[in-house]
Formats: sequence, C-alpha cells, structure tokens
Amino acid sequence: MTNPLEPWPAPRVTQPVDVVVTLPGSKSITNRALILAAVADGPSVVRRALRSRDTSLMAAALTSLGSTVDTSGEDWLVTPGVFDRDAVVDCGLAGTVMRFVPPVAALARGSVSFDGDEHMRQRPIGQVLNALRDLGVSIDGDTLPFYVHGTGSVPGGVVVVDASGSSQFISALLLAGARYDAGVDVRHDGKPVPSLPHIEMTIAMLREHGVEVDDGDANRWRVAPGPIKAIDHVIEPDLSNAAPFLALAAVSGGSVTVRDWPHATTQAGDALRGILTEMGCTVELVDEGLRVTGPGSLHGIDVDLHDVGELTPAIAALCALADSPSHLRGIGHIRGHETDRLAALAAELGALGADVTEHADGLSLRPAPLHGGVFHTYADHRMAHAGVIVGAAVDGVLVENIATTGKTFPDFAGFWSGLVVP
Ligand SMILES: O=C(O)C1=C[C@@H](OP(=O)(O)O)[C@@H](O)[C@H](O)C1
Ligand SMILES: C=C(OP(=O)(O)O)C(=O)O
Repeated sequence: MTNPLEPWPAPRVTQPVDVVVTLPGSKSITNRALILAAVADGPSVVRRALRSRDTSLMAAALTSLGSTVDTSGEDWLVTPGVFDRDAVVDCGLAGTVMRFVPPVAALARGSVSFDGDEHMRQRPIGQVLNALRDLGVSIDGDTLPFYVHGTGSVPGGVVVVDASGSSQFISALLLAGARYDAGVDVRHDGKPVPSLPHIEMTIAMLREHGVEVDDGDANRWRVAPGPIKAIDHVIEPDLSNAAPFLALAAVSGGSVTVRDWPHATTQAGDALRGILTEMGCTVELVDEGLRVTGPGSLHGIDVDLHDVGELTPAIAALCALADSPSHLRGIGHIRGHETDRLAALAAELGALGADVTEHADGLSLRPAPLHGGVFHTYADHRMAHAGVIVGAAVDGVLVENIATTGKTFPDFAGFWSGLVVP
C-alpha cells in the first residue's frame, strides 16, 4: 500500500510494453456537458462521465446552484433546477470550474461565493469577471475568493476580453451566453488566444444543443439568445491524458493502443498523433483505437504547442529522453496553468540531469544523461505524468504527490502500475 505522503517510486520499464488500454473520459468534454445540461431545457444524461476531482467539483457546483446531478452510476443524470438561492462553489484547482461556473451563477437569484485551492487564487480570472460586469452582472472581487450577485437574468450583449491568458475566458462566456437576454458577442483584443481547439469544442457542443453560434470572423464569437436543448452526451476518452500512456510506448520501444480513439474530435490531445510521429514513433489508427509503437531511439522536436499547451509536460519529458535537441514554443500561457509549468519543468527535469533552458514562452532541451531523484509535482497532475514518463526510462525516480493525478484520472498510480509492473 502506497503511503500518500511518501514520494512514489515510478515503475522502471525495462522491456518493451505491449498493452491495450481503456482510458477514462475527457475532463474538458465532461465539464462542458455538465454545464450545458444544467442550463438546458430539460433533463439529460452524461454517459461515461469522467469521475475525477475536477468533474466532481463541477457536479457539486451545479448542485449548489440548484441543479440535480446524480453521479451514482457511470452515466450521470442532470436535471436543471431553478437557481433561486445563495450558493458556495469550491473550484479546487479546476480552471473549468473557476471560469465556466461564474457566467452560469450570474443567472441565479442569489449570491454565489467562489473559492478554491491556495494556488487557484493565483490563476487568472479577472478577464472573465470584468467581462461579466460589462454584460451587466454585479461581482465583488477580482481573484478568488469572489462573489457573483445574480438577479435572475443577465442583459448580455457585446464584450471585449483579452483571452491571451486562457481560451477558457472565451469558452466561459459562450457556454451560458444563449441564456442571456441579448446573447453574447465576444471579441478578443490582445496577443493570440491559446488552445483554440478548446474553443472549437465549446462551439461544437453548443451547436449540438441547438444554440446558434457565429464564429465567422477571427477573434469574434456571437451566441444568439435562445433555449439550450437538452441532449445526451457520450464522453470520449481523454486524449490529453493518453499522453503518458502513449509516451510509455515511445520510451520502451513497445506498443500501446488506446481504445476508442475518436476518428473526428475537437480534443487537443489528438495532436499527439503528429507530435509522436515526428519524434520517431509509428502511429496508426487501427480498429481497436490508436496504436503507437516506439522507435529504437526517440528524436527531439521543434514544435509550437500554443494550441495544445496542456500536452507540454508529457512532451517535455519525452524531449528530455530524446537523442537530439528540442524546442517547445508558443506556451507562455502555461505559466498560468495548475502551476507555472515552464518553471516547474525546467526545475524538475533539470534536477534529474536534463539540459533544459527556460524561455519566456517555451523550453529548449538538449540530450544529457538523466539520473534518479525526487520529481516534485506542485499539485499539478500533468507534472506527475512527466515524472512517471521519465521514471519509466531512468532508475530511481520518485514522484512526489502522485495522488495529484486524481484531478483528471481516478487511481492513476494503480492503473499505471497495473500496466508496467510485471
Ligand atoms: O477549456 C478547456 O477545457 C481547457 C482549455 C485549455 O486551457 P488554456 O486555454 O488555459 O490553456 C486547456 O489547457 C485546459 O486543460 C482545458
Ligand atoms: C490546464 C489544465 O487544467 P485546467 O482545466 O484546470 O485549466 C490542464 O488540465 O492541463
């Protein structure tokens, strides 16, 4: 039995693996499906919902507002309720809860207070709160803790935000926008918006719910006012959380198949197919799912990860094990993720011997011999993924707070050990 306070010895993998895995559902799709279900015009089911800290916090937030979310089975039943009360929302460390729930809370008749983990108080939210103020909502505070004072309706209309810090600022305003009196017309003014596939995911899901979205102009998104049709969703496997598993094939020279990889998806993790191919892996969509076979030696990569920043920790870990230099670019915004991921990766990979340079908006890595040691995770699930990837290839890597993976993956350590420990 693992002592959660002790760093976790990452299993070393000395043979090529050959496994087929069924991964839990997508965090991003589950939390969007829950939000949309709560503001829809009738009950609906979120099938194969991800059960993890981020999605449990979302279910609890929507329940606190007045919805009923039955999470007892694999399929979660959501019944919209009347948001007629004061409520308390714990955001934990979930960006999707802190950004997506306030625009819904604005529809409540009551005061909704928001707080979260200590680090969550440093993650950016001011753009969303100011945008809501411009749309007619009364709010106290600019970072966590803050309070949304709903009056039962939101005027809505035109709003300008700088979403260069996070695509979630845009998704947040679009998700509930159809329920505002005038809908929303959101314009971005600033450096390029990161993680665009996540905005595409928001738009695609809104359209599935019968909401009219106009995204014809760059940096502008319009949501027409109207009902949000209740529909059931089937949640795809989380392709970003597939990264450490596909990386296992890459570092062991073996083969990992992720079951039910969607042939068409808005998930950012789909970019792993191209990235791993460029690093020397063989990547095939087969009947069962996506199969990745690792090469004898992994190559470095020069890549702009602006659209898929959440993949950075796993990719950086692979780059530290590659036989040629790498440059990961366009990811200054991930300093605002669960932790400052550029600083954390530079510090932790560096501490294991990696030759890594931190830039304002990225990382450079050059081949260097790695050694064991404690890999700190800063309460970041994807830092833990980076640690286990290096630990699969290097003796004596201990991952501190492996339990932090529970943010988006139930019992990650048990699942990983089941695959790699003979
Ligand atoms: O909308 C979403 O579900 C997400 C958007 C992205 O955020 P950023 O735009 O802040 O990178 C992504 O990194 C995060 O993991 C999930
Ligand atoms: C950035 C991430 O999460 P969040 O939804 O909390 O922003 C992530 O999962 O990589």
